[in-house]
Amino acid sequence: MTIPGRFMTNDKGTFGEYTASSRWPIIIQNAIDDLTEQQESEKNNDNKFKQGEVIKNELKQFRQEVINRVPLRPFTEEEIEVANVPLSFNEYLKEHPEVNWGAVEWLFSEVYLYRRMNVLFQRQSEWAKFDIFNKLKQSTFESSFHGVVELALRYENLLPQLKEMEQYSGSDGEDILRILFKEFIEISLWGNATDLSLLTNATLEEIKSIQGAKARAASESKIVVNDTEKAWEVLTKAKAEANSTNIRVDFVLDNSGFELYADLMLAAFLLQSGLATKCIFHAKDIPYMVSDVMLKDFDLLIKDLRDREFFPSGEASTKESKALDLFANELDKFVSSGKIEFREDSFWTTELDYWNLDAKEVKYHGSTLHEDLQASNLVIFKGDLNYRKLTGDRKWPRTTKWETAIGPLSTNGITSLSLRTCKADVQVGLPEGLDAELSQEWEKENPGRGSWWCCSGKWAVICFSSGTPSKK
Ligand SMILES: O=P(O)(O)OC[C@@]1(O)O[C@H](CO)[C@@H](O)[C@@H]1O
Ligand SMILES: [Mg+2]
Ligand SMILES: [Mn+2]
Repeated sequence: MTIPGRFMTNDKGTFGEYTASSRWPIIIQNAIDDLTEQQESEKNNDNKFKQGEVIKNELKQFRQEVINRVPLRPFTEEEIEVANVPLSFNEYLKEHPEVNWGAVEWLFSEVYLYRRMNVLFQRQSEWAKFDIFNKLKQSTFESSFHGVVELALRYENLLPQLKEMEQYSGSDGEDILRILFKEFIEISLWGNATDLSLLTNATLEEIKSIQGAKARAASESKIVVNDTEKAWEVLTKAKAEANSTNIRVDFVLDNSGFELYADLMLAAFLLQSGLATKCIFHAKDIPYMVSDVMLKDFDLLIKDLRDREFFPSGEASTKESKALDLFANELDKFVSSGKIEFREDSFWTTELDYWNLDAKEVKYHGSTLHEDLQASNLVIFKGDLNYRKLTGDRKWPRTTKWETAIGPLSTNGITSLSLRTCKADVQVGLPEGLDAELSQEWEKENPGRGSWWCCSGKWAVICFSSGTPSKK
């Protein structure tokens, strides 16, 4: 099959065109507003205030460039030097000198946009390490208080149940573990705690019950490709193999706040149930895509869990406060014992798609990461942007097979699982007829936008690759 081109910002009627023309100016304006607010809160620092004014004017100018659809310019030597900008961006622009904001690959231009914004802050000594999206990340996490407490209580309730599991005869215990695995996968997938049986103090029997199954069927109905079972088999097989001392699960992260919290819950469940012995989290090295996780966001999350102002769970003695403290302590223990590890790498914030997670990419850490991820039993890629990079954000027919769309990743030794809420035009792996069916459904409420059902965040896909050539 010929490899199709990537989605462009001038593809008429696409979500990418809409994002470039209307959402990016808003994102930059929000950054200007948050910068102004930050300046107000530090008015006494005159030097910082002045530097903030410089950044603000440059952001306003940059926003105008995007609106006016000027050509995308290469980074200057000074910018590359000061902000440690990977040379991949300028190499791309050398090969595509004609691109402007109104006619450029969506993936490149979106990643380039966040890099351009970051350079403006890195060039000012008082703002070099400032995360312009921090306020938004924190306020969003703060507003998810009830879901955070619900999951903490559920986790506390689950611990003795996992211990009790040992007494269940083989298959019975495994059945319950499999159900819990699927529920934690779904909580991580959706980045919220909608799953019913986990929200009540369900006993293991109730989870196994028909009612629990009905609740799960409802939440699973929006997952249009579901390879969870294949990931379950990989981990239970590793767990069963007596000599498998290490079972490593990697998370290529998406958003901070509740999504990261849900990812940590999934990791804690895997570690407590023996389905993993080590979880490695891959974070971004600069502020990126507004809400994506940086190393400091993990530290902030643990601090927030213990902060009674941030999460008003009452006195330390309330069951809610105790559950939040318990999970924060669990995370500290996992980190100090090396069971959870956090890393960052500049590869994740280059424009390179994940076909570059391969031995052939030797300039921007693609091959180093590829080498390291060989040692993982399962690499979980979270979210929509990671899915776009796995599939190259290309205009594949929507029935294209997963292993075709992810190119070298389907055979170069990385066992992967993409947990994606659908929020962009690229969509593959669908059975014949499903795209037409969902487009028709979406069209009813969104005339002329039927195909945007896969940009709405209302549906999701869970896609597995063994990373080895499929047996013919
Ligand atoms: O990776 P996430 O956080 O799931 O979603 C990120 C994202 O979907 O947001 C934009 C559309 O709203 C896209 O440009 C980008 O792919
Ligand atoms: Mg996401
Ligand atoms: Mn994201």
